[in-house]
Amino acid sequence: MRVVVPFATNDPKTRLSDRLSPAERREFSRAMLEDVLEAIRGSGGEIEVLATAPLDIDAPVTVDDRPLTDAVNAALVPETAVVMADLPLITVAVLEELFETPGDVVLAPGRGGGTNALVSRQPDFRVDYHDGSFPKHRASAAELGSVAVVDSHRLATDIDEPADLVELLIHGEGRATDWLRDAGFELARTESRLGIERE
Ligand SMILES: Nc1nc2c(ncn2[C@@H]2O[C@H](COP(=O)(O)OP(=O)(O)OP(=O)(O)O)[C@@H](O)[C@H]2O)c(=O)[nH]1
Ligand SMILES: C[C@H](OP(=O)(O)O)C(=O)O
Repeated sequence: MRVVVPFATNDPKTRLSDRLSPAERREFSRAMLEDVLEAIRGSGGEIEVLATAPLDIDAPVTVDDRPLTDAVNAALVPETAVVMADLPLITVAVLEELFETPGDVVLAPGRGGGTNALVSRQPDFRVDYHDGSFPKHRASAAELGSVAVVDSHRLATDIDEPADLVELLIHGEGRATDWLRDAGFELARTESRLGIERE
C-alpha cells in the first residue's frame, strides 16, 4: 500500500505552544514522525512523506507547500493511504487493520472530529481537512461508494493538545514518548483523571 504521510516541517504543533518552545515542537513532531514511519515500514507500506519544506529523513519526501487539503488531494490516486504524522501510538497491527479493511473509502477518525488516517480506493474521493473533517469525509465518501470506519484508540489519538500528551505517557513506547520524558514530562494525578506535570 502506498502511504502518504503529511508533515508540517517548519512551525508544527502550535497548539502545544504553551508547553513547548518552537524548537521543542520541531523536535517532538520529528520524533512522532519517526515513530509513524517505523510502524508503516513494519506494515510493508510504501512511504511518501508529504512535507511543507525539505526534510532530511530516511524516507522518500515530496515537498508541497500548498495547504494540507490541496497537497493531499494532489497526491491522492486510488489505493493510497493517508496517515498523519502525529500518531505516535500507532503499531504495525493497527496499520494492517486499516489497510486490510474493505471499502471504497476507509476512515479512521481522530478525537474531536478529525480524520487521522484513511484509505481511498475511489478515484473521485477528495479530502477536506480541518473543521471536523471526519463527518465531512464520511458523507462525501458515502455518495461515491462504500465507507468503512476503523475504530481504534491508537489511530484516534493524534497529539494536538496538552491533554493528548497524557495518552502518550500512558501508552507510548517509542521515540516521541522518550523525547517527552527526556524533556521532563511525567504523569501527574489531577482530580480524577491523570494529567501531566513538567519538572
Ligand atoms: N503537507 C502538509 N502537512 C501538514 C500541513 N498542516 C499540517 N500538516 C500535517 O498534518 C497532520 C495533522 O496536522 P494538524 O494537527 O492539523 O496540524 P499541526 O500543524 O501538526 O498542529 P497545529 O499547528 O497545532 O494545528 C500532521 O501530520 C501535520 O504534520 C500542511 O499544510 N501541509
Ligand atoms: C488535519 C485535521 O487534523 P486535526 O486538526 O483534527 O488534528 C483533520 O483531521 O481534519
